[in-house]
Amino acid sequence: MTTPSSPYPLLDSLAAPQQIRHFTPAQLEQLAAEVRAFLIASVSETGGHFSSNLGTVELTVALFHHFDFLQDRIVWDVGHQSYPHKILTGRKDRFPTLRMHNGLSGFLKRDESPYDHFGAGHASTSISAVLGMATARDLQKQDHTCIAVIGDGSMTAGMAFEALNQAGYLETKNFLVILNDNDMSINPNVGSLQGYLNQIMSGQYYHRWRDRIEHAIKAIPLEGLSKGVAKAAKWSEESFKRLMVPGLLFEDLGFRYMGPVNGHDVNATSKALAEAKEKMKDGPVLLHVQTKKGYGYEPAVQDPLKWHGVTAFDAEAGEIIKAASDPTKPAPPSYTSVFGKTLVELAKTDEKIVGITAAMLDGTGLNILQKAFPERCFDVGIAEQHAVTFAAGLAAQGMRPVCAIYSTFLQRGFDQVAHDVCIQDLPVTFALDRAGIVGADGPTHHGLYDLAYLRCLPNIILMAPKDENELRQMLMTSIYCGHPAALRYPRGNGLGVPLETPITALPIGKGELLREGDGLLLCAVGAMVAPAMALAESLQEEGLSCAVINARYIKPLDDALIREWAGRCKGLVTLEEGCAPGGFSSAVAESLADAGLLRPMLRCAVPDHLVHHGDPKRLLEEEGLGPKSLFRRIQAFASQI
Ligand SMILES: Cc1ncc(C[n+]2csc(CCOP(=O)(O)OP(=O)(O)O)c2C)c(N)n1
Ligand SMILES: CC(=O)[C@@H](O)[C@H](O)COP(=O)(O)O
Ligand SMILES: [Mg+2]
Repeated sequence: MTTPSSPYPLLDSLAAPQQIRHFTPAQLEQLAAEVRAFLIASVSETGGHFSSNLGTVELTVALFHHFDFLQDRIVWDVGHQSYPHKILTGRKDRFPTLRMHNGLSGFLKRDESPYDHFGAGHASTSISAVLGMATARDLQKQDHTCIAVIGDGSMTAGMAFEALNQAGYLETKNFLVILNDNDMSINPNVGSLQGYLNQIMSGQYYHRWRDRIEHAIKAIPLEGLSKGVAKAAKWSEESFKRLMVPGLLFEDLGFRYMGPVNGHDVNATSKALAEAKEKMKDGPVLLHVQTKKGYGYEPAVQDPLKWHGVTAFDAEAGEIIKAASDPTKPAPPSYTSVFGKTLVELAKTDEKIVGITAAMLDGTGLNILQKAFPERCFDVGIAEQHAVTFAAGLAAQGMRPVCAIYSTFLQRGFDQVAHDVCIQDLPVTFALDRAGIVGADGPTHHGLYDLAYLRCLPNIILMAPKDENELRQMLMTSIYCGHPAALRYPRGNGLGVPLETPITALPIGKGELLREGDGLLLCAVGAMVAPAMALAESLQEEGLSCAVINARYIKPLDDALIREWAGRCKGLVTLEEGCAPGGFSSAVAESLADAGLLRPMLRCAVPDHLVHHGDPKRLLEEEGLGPKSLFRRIQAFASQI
């Protein structure tokens, strides 16, 4: 419905995205301007991914001008730049709920809209998924178009090239890959591919001549020429092509390369899509679109890293609104920053220590190492698998690599952890940030599975610190234990405990008894240790005496300590911020079962189901892991045994 006072008259009058197919060039421009204005106003209220979305406004509008995505298929890689797609597909009014409990997801979701053909959150899956869709289409004799939109950062992953490799070979028709090149990942993009793309960007002059020269070369009659002259002519054809044709890398992989096109000129982009539509009738096309992260909002253009993902902000002033804090009590440091600073501290006295990140330099805190020791800090791009095996190679030659990867993203490198690191017992440290429930990013990003998927591997030492001081000790322990080791810690701030210097290593496989008691044993790990101590205090007030163990190690588990105190108590409660199947509680149950000491047991962990997006505290309560629900559950358990 059009409201006369609406700042978005055209957008508000849109009953269905199919109407955009009939828009005039002026209307396309107006629609893009309104989508951008809405995006800024709305994300400034809710927070969310921001700079990437400002970069895809015109591209999205142009795509809807040419395609009907109820028939045609589109996958936005990662999905963090898909807000314009959501706005144009009937979800504008739900934006005030973005990334909130029961609200709109920050990524694409198949159950959120018929326009979301494939869910994501992790990078570099789009080309594979869309190639699968195009192949299904061909096998089912359908004729719609299949499109993957992938950023230059996401294009650095091996998986993207695995898909290009197959698509070029299959010569899949009506299959379009749009490379959305803004010369940025979250941090500046890295690697020789980015250098190559930049060369293409600067080669526009040659590109104008491309078709003419190609045509002229093709006109050279090779038939009547002697063998030597024909060979020379062929050679010069190739050389000319290499000189003149941008995107030859993609052409050599079997794609028709088109571009680069200015992705902020909606009508130029629309024209390029019209051409691509024709060309993809003969085989796969890659359209290279040049965009700017943050386009249309100057503070984000100036600092796209800061504005990649934001909390609410003052749109006028260009200032991100900070959460209110108590000026007399400074906020504790984040686990991430304690990790980054500790690594530098250790690296100062040991030049064999190196850090590796897969495109999450600031997110993991490795930016601190990069500033201090740039030659010992490696950003390998969105390439977790490679990061792990690269670390294994370093370790095999006597270095002490620390792979800093979010818990959820290490899933991508599972075989490399198993095959390249653990089976060879190589001393690689995995620093797994964002372990547990992360909040607004939702199911693709919660770090819930690491304990289960790492615990089964041979040789690995697996630990979780109860606070930021223990993180320092565990980092040192990992680096010098001589085996593969992983420590996992949560998103956000530590507890504000004092940081001991010098850092000391911990004895391997030893937990600590924090409190004695004979009613229940609360056996906790990582972020659940502090809540377990608080619970023991409250339960004591109710007359229930609880012993508390900080397990520290998930592997090797401190069997002796746990068995002893389980035996002294009437029942046992395990507490972890991870999935119940196969996690810490399974390790404890196995240990007790192996010794024939199984006790009545309450496993407080995330049950075997999806945890959606929203406020982490509320999600924890819903999963039975918040203080209120834990108190109730443990009381009920105690009353039954
Ligand atoms: C497997 C995986 N690793 C890391 C990330 C974190 N991540 C999300 S977006 C992003 C940058 C993507 O860059 P690009 O594809 O160029 O998109 P842009 O942000 O520039 O729009 C990264 C590293 C992820 N989502 N998935
Ligand atoms: C889309 C993506 O994967 C990242 O942008 C992620 O949202 C970052 O999460 P943090 O805010 O926890 O670093
Ligand atoms: Mg990019």
